[in-house]
Amino acid sequence: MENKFVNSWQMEAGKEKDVILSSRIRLARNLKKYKFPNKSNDLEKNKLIDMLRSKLDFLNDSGFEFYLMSDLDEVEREVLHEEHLISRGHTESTTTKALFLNNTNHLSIMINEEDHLRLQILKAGFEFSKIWEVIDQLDNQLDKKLEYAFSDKWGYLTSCPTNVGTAMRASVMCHLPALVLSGRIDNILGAVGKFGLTVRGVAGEGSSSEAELFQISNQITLGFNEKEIMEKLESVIQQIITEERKSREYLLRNNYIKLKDNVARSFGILKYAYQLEEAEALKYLSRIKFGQDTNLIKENIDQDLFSKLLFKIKDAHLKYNFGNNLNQEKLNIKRAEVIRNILNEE
Ligand SMILES: Nc1ncnc2c1ncn2[C@@H]1O[C@H](COP(=O)(O)OP(=O)(O)OP(=O)(O)O)[C@@H](O)[C@H]1O
Repeated sequence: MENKFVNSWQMEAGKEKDVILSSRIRLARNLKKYKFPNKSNDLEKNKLIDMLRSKLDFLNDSGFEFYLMSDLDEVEREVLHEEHLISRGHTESTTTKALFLNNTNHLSIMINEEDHLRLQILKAGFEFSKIWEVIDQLDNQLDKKLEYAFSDKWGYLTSCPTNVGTAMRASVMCHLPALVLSGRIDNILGAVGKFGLTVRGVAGEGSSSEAELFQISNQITLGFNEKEIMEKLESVIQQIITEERKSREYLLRNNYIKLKDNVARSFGILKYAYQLEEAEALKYLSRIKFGQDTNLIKENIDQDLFSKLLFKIKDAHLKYNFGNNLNQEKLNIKRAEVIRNILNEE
């Protein structure tokens, strides 16, 4: 069954993809004359949705589909979340939330999340300038149709004061297995705060890391413009890429057999296991990606295996593809089967 919510953005090519899985920019926008979502009631929120749906109908001609979150079933909402196209919060209290989604350009606009509008764009690899152009253009189109809450002194006004100013979060999802294995990760990531950046888990604020993936984004939104914030982020990320690659070389020189053993065992487990929990599968897939990026794996495995399976083996994707009624045990069995089938095809 084709899943219209499966975007596949992570499978595309992108710069520095051995370390930077993806780049994201999101802009928070609110409207003058409407109470902010943390102050408005359900009726007011729904009126805002109706107004936006009609004022922004031109989006339908540029590849966007409109969805009321309450019209989607739980699995569809979870799939969107697993694809990083909507936040966890947007899967909940769905009667007051809506979404514009453009699968081709990997753009989404969440309505009534923390702010009236949250525009976001995703792209595989390390690619801020490209995605900034696209989201900036979308923002300008919306600005022409709507009256944004904007102060000459403070910039864009947002529900949470930490976003006031540019109201932009630019982030990368980094794959840092060598920094984890060499024990340098806490030092390196601990230092990013000094540059006005923050480290988050895979599913955003409050989540933990999985598959040795870490999200790094700007903490500061005030006092700098968008380009300056992205330049700062890019220069720190460039250094993290260099450190990760140095650690890879160091580990290969000094711990070759141990690493090869670790990667080969991960491959063996994924190739032959009959039951896999999500976290376990992601951990081994991460090691296979590491093995491929460092040429430790000689087997002929699809170079994009990690990107291809990263979302596909998650619970909601499995339920969407193989049946809503799968319980946890059956999900674990299905997950192992999906991976086994791919690895044994090679
Ligand atoms: N570079 C990235 N690649 C893929 N997904 C990302 C990336 N950065 C963030 N995400 C996803 O975006 C979602 C929201 O992340 P997060 O909570 O950090 O930001 P936010 O909601 O925009 O910010 P705020 O805390 O200011 O409301 C999460 O699901 C997270 O996984």
